[in-house]
Amino acid sequence: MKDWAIQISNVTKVYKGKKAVNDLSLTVEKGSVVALLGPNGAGKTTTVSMILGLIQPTSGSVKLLGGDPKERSVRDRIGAMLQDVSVIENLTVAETIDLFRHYYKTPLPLAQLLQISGLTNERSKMASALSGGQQRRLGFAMAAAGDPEVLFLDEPTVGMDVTSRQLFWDTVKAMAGRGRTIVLTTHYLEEADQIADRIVVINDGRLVADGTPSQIKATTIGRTITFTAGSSVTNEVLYGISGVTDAEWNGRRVRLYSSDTDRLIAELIMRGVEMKDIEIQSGGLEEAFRSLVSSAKED
Ligand SMILES: Nc1ncnc2c1ncn2[C@@H]1O[C@H](COP(=O)(O)OP(=O)(O)OP(=O)(O)O)[C@@H](O)[C@H]1O
Repeated sequence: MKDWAIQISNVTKVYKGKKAVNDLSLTVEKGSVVALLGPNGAGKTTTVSMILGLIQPTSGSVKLLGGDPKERSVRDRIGAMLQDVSVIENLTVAETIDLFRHYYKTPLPLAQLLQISGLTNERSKMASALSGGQQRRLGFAMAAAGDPEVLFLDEPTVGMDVTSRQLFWDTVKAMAGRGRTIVLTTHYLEEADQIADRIVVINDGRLVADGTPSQIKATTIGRTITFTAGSSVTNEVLYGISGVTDAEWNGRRVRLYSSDTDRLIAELIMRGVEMKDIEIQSGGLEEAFRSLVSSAKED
């Protein structure tokens, strides 16, 4: 039997008659790094808040580490970095982290928490005097204080500069390497691709795709072949070729869309389609994500 960190089944959350999360079922195996990916308002934060027991689902069930997320025995084993980090007035960075360390039985050492959050030089600063990005990093140190088995990161890198981001992801990867389960939310497929071993795409409160980053990319990245068409090439000819999903003309220059450009190019050559100056492009990740989310909307 698999060892589950998270099991949610048929979870729905209704706010003022609107479904923020709509019949979502999801299981997360211990030790995996899962990215919940989706646009603004997709339902990612609501999902995480339900898993954490911070809000109650309208219907459906949630299990965290096999138990009720509100139980102390479960809470002791999890850490969460939520979107709004609220700092306690009149405490320094080190004092704030220490306060959180004392909550747990086997906390990480203070020096290590300062180091992994990149706040060693800020340790004596008032927490309320930190910049937005630094406060996010403090939020991370607070979430990691108890060396949690499951770590939730809700849009963790917002406001972080490139260097902080890199340190942050390196730290998260190291935690994952020690068998920790990581659940993060992001708007960016690229970010999810770099860090996660599984991507769950959520849109309009529903799960629209679930797989490894390469599976998600393979099914969503649109590829195109562009060439200058000879006079015998018409729209009818092109649409008659299997694998062509769309053809866009610009003078005699034509762009063909296909999920398998390797096969299509072979087919075009085999059929003797007159082509000059051939280019093959693969769409970017963000473009792929947009198409995934918009096609889910059309459905
Ligand atoms: N407390 C609330 N009361 C009413 N509606 C809410 C509440 N919280 C969330 N919603 C609505 O539920 C939907 C999902 O919101 P949620 O914050 O979960 O999305 P998200 O994917 O986390 O978005 P973002 O990326 O912007 O954080 C949105 O339409 C939002 O307006």
